[in-house]
This record gives sequence, structure tokens and C-alpha cells, in this order.
Amino acid sequence: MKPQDLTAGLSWLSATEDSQEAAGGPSRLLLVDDEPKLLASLHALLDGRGFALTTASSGSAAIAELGRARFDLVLLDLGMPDMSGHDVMDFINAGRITTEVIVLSGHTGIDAAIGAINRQAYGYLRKPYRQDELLNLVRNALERRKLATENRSLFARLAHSEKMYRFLIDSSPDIIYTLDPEGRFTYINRRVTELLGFDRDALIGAPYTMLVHEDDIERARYVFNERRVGERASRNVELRLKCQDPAKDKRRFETSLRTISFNSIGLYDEGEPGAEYRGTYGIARDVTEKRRAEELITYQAYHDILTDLPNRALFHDRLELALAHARRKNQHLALMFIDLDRFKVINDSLGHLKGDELLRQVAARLKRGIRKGDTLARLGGDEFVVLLPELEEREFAAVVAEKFLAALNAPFLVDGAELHVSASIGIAVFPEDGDASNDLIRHADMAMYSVKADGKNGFGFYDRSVRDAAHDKVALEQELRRALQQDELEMYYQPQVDAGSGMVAAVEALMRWNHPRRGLLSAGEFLPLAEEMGLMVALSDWMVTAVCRDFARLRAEGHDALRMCINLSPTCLGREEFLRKLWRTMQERQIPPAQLELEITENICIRNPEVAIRQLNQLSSLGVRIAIDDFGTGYSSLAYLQRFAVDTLKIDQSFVREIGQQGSHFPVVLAVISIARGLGIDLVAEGVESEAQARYLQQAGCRIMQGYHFQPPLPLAKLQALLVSETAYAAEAKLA
Ligand SMILES: Nc1nc2c(ncn2[C@@H]2O[C@H](COP(=O)(O)O[C@H]3[C@@H](O)[C@H](n4cnc5c(=O)[nH]c(N)nc54)O[C@@H]3COP(=O)(O)O)[C@@H](O)[C@H]2O)c(=O)[nH]1
Repeated sequence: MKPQDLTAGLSWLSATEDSQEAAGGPSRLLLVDDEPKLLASLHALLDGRGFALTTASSGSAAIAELGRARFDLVLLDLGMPDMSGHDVMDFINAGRITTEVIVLSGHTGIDAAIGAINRQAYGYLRKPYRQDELLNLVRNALERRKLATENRSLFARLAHSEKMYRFLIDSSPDIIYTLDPEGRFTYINRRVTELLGFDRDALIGAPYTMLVHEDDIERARYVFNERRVGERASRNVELRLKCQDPAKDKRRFETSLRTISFNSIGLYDEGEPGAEYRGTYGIARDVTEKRRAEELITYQAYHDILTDLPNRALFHDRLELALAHARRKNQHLALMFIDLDRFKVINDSLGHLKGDELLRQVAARLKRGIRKGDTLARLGGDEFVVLLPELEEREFAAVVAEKFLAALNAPFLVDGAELHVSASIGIAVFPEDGDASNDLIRHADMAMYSVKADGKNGFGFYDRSVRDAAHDKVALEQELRRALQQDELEMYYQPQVDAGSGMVAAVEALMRWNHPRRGLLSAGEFLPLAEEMGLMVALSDWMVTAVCRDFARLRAEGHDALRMCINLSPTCLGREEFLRKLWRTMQERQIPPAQLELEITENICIRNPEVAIRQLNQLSSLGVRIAIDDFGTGYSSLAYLQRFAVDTLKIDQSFVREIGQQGSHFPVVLAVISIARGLGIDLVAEGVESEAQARYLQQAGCRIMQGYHFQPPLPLAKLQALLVSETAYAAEAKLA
């Protein structure tokens, strides 16, 4: 049997050996000699010296012992009958059994010694040996054995720690690198491949500049050529690094970049500055997502999410900058305030999703009208502002405003429906109309309101008339609050005439204000202000009391077939207490429900639609009539016909006004008349101002008309007189 074969199955020995050695205890010695006397004397010599002794009297017995246990030292005879000492050493070497061997040989020839040394025997003693010589050799062999064992364990611990650090470095979420003094990579962990796509082996020896975006190279020098340590090392320097798609051609860089934050420290001999510079090491963290999130947050803080336009904060910022620039350069700038007309009605009747889509499309059209350097922003709702810096002439702002109005003129297609939108634009110019940003915005806003008051769909500059109107408005506000207490309000009544008979069929109650300085103001001149000021509920309460009182009086005077029409403010409808008060007052004044008609407009249901619809239906079921005012102008007019039991449709004045030329057709008027006829609903045409209009309407099938052509709104006394003369005329006609 070859010594190698004998070692099969003994590999556990070398694996566990070190740990057994590390466990400590007496050194274990195996004494091998086929000569019993020599073996005994050897044993006697070593016994009692702190060793654990085992004896073997043949080569094969020695091998069996070596397979059974670990020995620190084998004292080995060479010439044994069954197996030579050399064979035993071959077995030890083949099995990688870590033990020291001292050969004790009776051979005198040099070959035996050479054979022992070639097999890594620690020592060779020729028999007979001196005892002290043997003991010395044994001590030295065991000392070497101890050192070798310690070395091996140290090496194993180092290898383990190296493995662990490599694992930690490679699985680090950060890039870890070292550079030589010339800025070439000497080490870089695996993270570089995951993050940037580069093969890390290909990077070793390559200059760091190949990774850095051109614009960041200067800053990169600061990081990568780092020569400082400790507190002075560079920290959190952000650079943009290029990425490579490993799937693609490796020579081509992808345009994508990642933002990486670097911390780096200079490497010196003995780790001290002043000693020789060896390069740089550092850690780099990917902060791309963090930066993107921060950029998004910043973007959203300064932009309107719906339209992607600058928001109020960014607009103010740009305006302040533009003003500073204009002051320095002695230039003009214009500020425009754009407000869509009737957007609230569209938004409430079509729903907010469509309203939002419309705003997006409006923003896109307005954007097309501005130049580079101008700013278009959305302040919220349907309010936009435009900044035109470096304005050469005031009139240029008018050209831009006209461009905006023309851009909005074409219909918008929202969810398959065509929508028509117009805007009112107010313009204030620096420095004439204000020096501070807030003044300019306020003045452009006032100019815009003035355009609205003048009929909307246009533009206007902030000027003296706007200023005066604003002052008037402030004064009017204060006076309106007093008007209620000082009994300055009065109800007027405009007859609705049957064009066939010329008789008054109904009257519409219209509020008037006997202003102490300005004279009689019609409802259109102060009710919008009352709505704005939140006075509408109080005014409507007063109106209900006054109308029911006047109506009861008219009825008591014998005009009991007369119908009274009152206008309902959207603010009041949807308030339970208002309609309860109306009902209570009607009962107190004994007004039959069928004689009262409530006029509601298209935006009546905006405030509290469910309550409004329920209440209207309740009143309707009690017999009160419902009329739709301004029919045809809103987006929901037709939808109302399904929601309420509508008794009357009022053809809006704007359609009636168009009736002028003889022989023409007025399709909207005809359509409203045919809808009313088809549904069996009464019709009233409002704003009839001429004989021609009256004739056309009558021929088209509308008999009841209201307008200056017949009667203007009248104070109660005049109405009473009219009704009395009418009754007298009717009586006369009957007699005749
Ligand atoms: N909630 C309340 N609303 C009211 C009340 N009183 C009036 N109103 C509403 O205010 C709007 C403006 O009213 P007013 O200034 O009174 O104008 C009305 C008429 O004076 C005017 N009119 C009448 N005939 C003609 C005409 O031939 N030509 C012409 N250009 N104008 C005319 O029209 C207004 C009546 O309109 P309508 O109501 O649509 O029939 C107005 O919307 C009133 O409804 C109130 O007490 N409460």
C-alpha cells in the first residue's frame, strides 16, 4: 500500500487540527521504534516532562496512531522491518498532517539523512544520541510547531477578515474607490457596474475623467485629486457621472447621467499628510432619485400643476426681478390680468373635470401668444396673469391682449363638446400705473373688472375711469349697507303684456335703489355688488316682504288674476330658511301659490344643487310656478327642463335684440318657441324694444312680452294707475 492511499479518509485531520491545537493542553508526542529497549528508554527520557506520550513499535502502528490522533511531534526511527521511517514521513506529507518530525536513526550513511531532510524532517539525530541534545531538539521542534500553528491561525483570521471586508465593500450601496496620484482607478467595487453600467475591471487603470460629465470636470478635480485628510477632506461634493448601457456598444456613452455625492480623503504613506501622497480613496453615493424628488418638489412649489404654468409665487419672483431691471434701465413693463368670462357657470354645469380640461387648453392657447422672456402664470381658478418686460410702447400690450382674445375666440373642444369662451383683460403699465408689484397687480385687476362691467370679452388699461369706478365702488359698498336701514330700496314692477289683447298678464318685480345723490339705480347697478358683499340674503328677505305686501294690495284692489314674478338669487336658493320665509309670507298675505312665479337663472343651482332642486320641486308641488330666466344663454338650460316642473320659459333679451331686419330668421328664438310649444310651457319674450320685434315674436307664436316697447319697470303707484285704467278700458270695451 502506498503511503498516499493510507491517508485517504483522513482529510478531516488537517481541517480540524488547528482548532485542536488552539485548544491548548500538553504537547503530544508519538515515539516510534521497533527496538523495544530503545523505545522504552526514549519514553523514560521524555516521561514526566509535561508531554503526552504515545508509543508505536512499527511503521504501520505509527500510521495507525497518526490516523487516530493529532501529534505535535513524531520521534521516528528510520529502519523498521515493516515500513521505513521515510515511508511514514511520506504518509504524513501526503496526508498533509501537520506535525514536526525528528528522525532518530542508526544509519551512518548520508542518504538516510538527506531522505529525512527532503521529507521536511525538523531534525535528524544519529543513534546513540546525547540526551540533552535530544531534549533540546524536541523543545525547539515544539517551539517551531507552536509558532507555525499561531501563524497559520493568524493567516486564517486575516483571510477571513479580508473576505468579509471584500463582501461588505462589494455589497455596499455606495461606490468605493481608490485612485493613484495620477487619478487612475486602482480599485473600485462592484457597485459601479450596477449603478453606471461600467465593467469595473475595465476601469482599473483608467482615468476618473472618463466617468465625469464635461461640465463637472473642474469640480471633479477637487474631489478626485484630493490631498487633504481628516476634517479638511472634501465631503458631499455632487458630480454628474455618465452611464453606460452594458448591453450596448461599450465605446458609446449613454446620455443618461446620475448624480453622485462624493466624500474623499487623501492617501499618504503612514496615513499622515506631509508623507508621500499615494492617491485618493473615497465613497460615492447615488443621490439621483433624491435630487429628482427635490427638483420635483421645488418645481411644484413654483408651478401650477393643472396647466404647468408658473404659479403665483414664481410670478411674483419674476415680476420683482423685472421691476428691478426696468427701474435700473429706465424701461416700461406691462402686467395683464386675464379672467375668463362665465367660467364658473361652465365649470359648475359641465363638471370640474371638463372645467380643468378647458383651463388646460386655454393656458396652451395663451402660451402661444407670448414671446420668450414674457411670463404667463395662473394665479388660480380662471385667473391668469402675464408679464411683458421691456415694453417699448404702451400700445404693444394692447396688441398682445388682442392676440389673446383672438386666440380664445375659436371654440374649444372638450370631451366632444364645443365650448365658447371669452376673457376680460386688464392692463397696468410700469411706472405710470404703479411702482410696486402689488399695486400693478391690483390695478390690472381693477382694469379687468372694469372690462367685465362694460360687457366682458375685451381688454382695457388701468386709467382714470377705472380709478374713479373703483372709488365709486368703495363708496357704493358703504352706502348699500346703510340703504336697507334707511329705507332707500323700492320695488318696481314691469308688466308682461299679452300682445294680442294688450292687457297686462303678469308683472316682474325688480328692485330699485333710491340713491340720495345718484338718483334711481336699477338692480343691475347694485345687486352684483350686493352678491359680492354678502348682502343678498338680507336684500332678498326685504324683497319678499315688500313684494308680498304690494301684491296683496293689488289683489285687494281687484287685480286678482294678475301674476307676480320674482327673481331668486342663487345665494338664497338652497337656503331652507329663505324659502320657508317666502312660503310663510305668502300665506300671511293670502297669496295663492299659482299666482306667484319664481324666476331662476342657469346658475341658480350652483351653491347647493341638491337642496335647491328639492325645494323648487316642493314649491312647485304646492302650486308655485317656476320660470327659467335668460333661457338659451346657459349650458344647462335644457337640462333644467328635466329637473323641474317648469311652467314658463323667458326668451333672453340678447336673442330678442337680434330681431331687427324684416324677412330674416332668428333660429334661436324659433327654437325656444318650438321647445316651449312642444313641452306645453308658457313663453315670455324679454327686452322687447320695438314694434318689429313684437310683430316677429307674435308671428312666431310668442304672445306674452316684456320690454320698454310696452312698459318700463314701474313704481307701485304707476302700476296701480295702469291696472286701473286697463280695468276701466276693459269694462268699457265690454259695455260697447
Ligand atoms: N334676486 C333678485 N334679482 C333681481 C331683483 N331685481 C332685479 N333682479 C335682477 O337683476 C338683473 C338686472 O335687473 P334690472 O337692472 O332691473 O334690469 C331688468 C330690466 O330693467 C331690464 N329690462 C326690461 N325691459 C328691457 C328692455 O326692453 N330693454 C333692456 N335693455 N332692458 C330691459 O331687464 C332686466 C330684467 O331682466 P330679467 O330678470 O332677465 O327679466 C336682472 O337679471 C334681474 O332679474 C331682485 O329683487 N332680486
